[in-house]
Amino acid sequence: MEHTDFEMFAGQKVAGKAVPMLRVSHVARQFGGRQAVQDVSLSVCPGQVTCLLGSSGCGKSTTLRMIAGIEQLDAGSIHIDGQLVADRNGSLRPEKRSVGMVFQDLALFPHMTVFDNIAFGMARDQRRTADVEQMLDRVGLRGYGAKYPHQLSGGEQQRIALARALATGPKVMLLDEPFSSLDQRLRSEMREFALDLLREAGAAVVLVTHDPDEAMMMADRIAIMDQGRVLQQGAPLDLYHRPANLAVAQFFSDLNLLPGKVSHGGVATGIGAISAGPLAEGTAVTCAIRPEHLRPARSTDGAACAKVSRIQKLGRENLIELSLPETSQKLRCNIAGSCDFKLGDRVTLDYDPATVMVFPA
Ligand SMILES: Nc1ncnc2c1ncn2[C@@H]1O[C@H](COP(=O)(O)OP(=O)(O)OP(=O)(O)O)[C@@H](O)[C@H]1O
Repeated sequence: MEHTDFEMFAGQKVAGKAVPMLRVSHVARQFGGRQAVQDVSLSVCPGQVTCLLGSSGCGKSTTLRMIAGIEQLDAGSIHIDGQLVADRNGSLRPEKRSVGMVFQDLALFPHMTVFDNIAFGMARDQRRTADVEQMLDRVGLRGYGAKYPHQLSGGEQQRIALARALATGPKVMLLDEPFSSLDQRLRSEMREFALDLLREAGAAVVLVTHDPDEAMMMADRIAIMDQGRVLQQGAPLDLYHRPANLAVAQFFSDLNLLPGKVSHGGVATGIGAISAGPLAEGTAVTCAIRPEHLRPARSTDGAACAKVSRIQKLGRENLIELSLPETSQKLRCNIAGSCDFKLGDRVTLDYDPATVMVFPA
């Protein structure tokens, strides 16, 4: 494909409002007649992190590659800092977009020293020792310049990859599953480290992940993708508490699902009547409640509604499985801290009605 430079469009500043550094509008991409990305739109402000969250093959990396300039667009447009950098007619070269990238395999050059790896992305006339040293300082690896990548731990290589991507002062940073090869402890340490570094750098960040915990921890906004489309996007807690549909709700945790039908404004379920909100009379629905929102208590007066059928004590939390007598349906509860339930205990169930989500079936 032919690469063309687009003319600059002045980014309009709106008084008192953050202006997006990255604007992705209705982009689409297909491969061999199969739509990999359809009608995806995102806006990311400087210093903000947006996570593309979704299962394998849903189009996250393709979206990221289109922003990077290494994948063509079939439709839509991408603007960085007010400048049109790609649409279906052309695409500005990756190195001219002010974009930094960190991928899962990090792609450090094994035959180059740490110093040269960091300096590689910088324009020749900007390759000053002091600037590279400063980047090493920023990622906590002062004095590592003469080492080679194979002499570094996984976490140190990760820091160098971040330093290399940030060395050119990019307006947009793209990260594709950058922490997935690290063990769990190092992963959470690196997430915090990267978040502080990226916020300090002030770039607009797009992070691809299939890990909901990572998205919840790192994102200012999450866009949940499925089959090439964005199902819903918003602040992490909004998506968690107010998912638009069952598919979005299921991304964040296991759910206890209770089928029913709206009758007199409510739904009769094995755990009691649940308000149907605005759903019409007769609508078939699925009521969903997260395991951490169910609160079982040992029944003292025989008014039990469930029986403890399995207990797994994991230290920090306990997974309790309950069996509903009438339907034999199983429900899962997560209980933090200590827990003195025994198998066969008869329990009552309490929950905040606001935590029950009701979706048309
Ligand atoms: N260059 C390509 N040629 C053909 N098909 C492709 C190409 N790149 C991606 N695809 C297909 O497009 C779809 C989306 O792929 P993509 O890599 O964007 O998904 P993803 O959500 O990032 O997945 P993962 O989490 O596994 O990396 C998949 O079905 C994939 O097989």
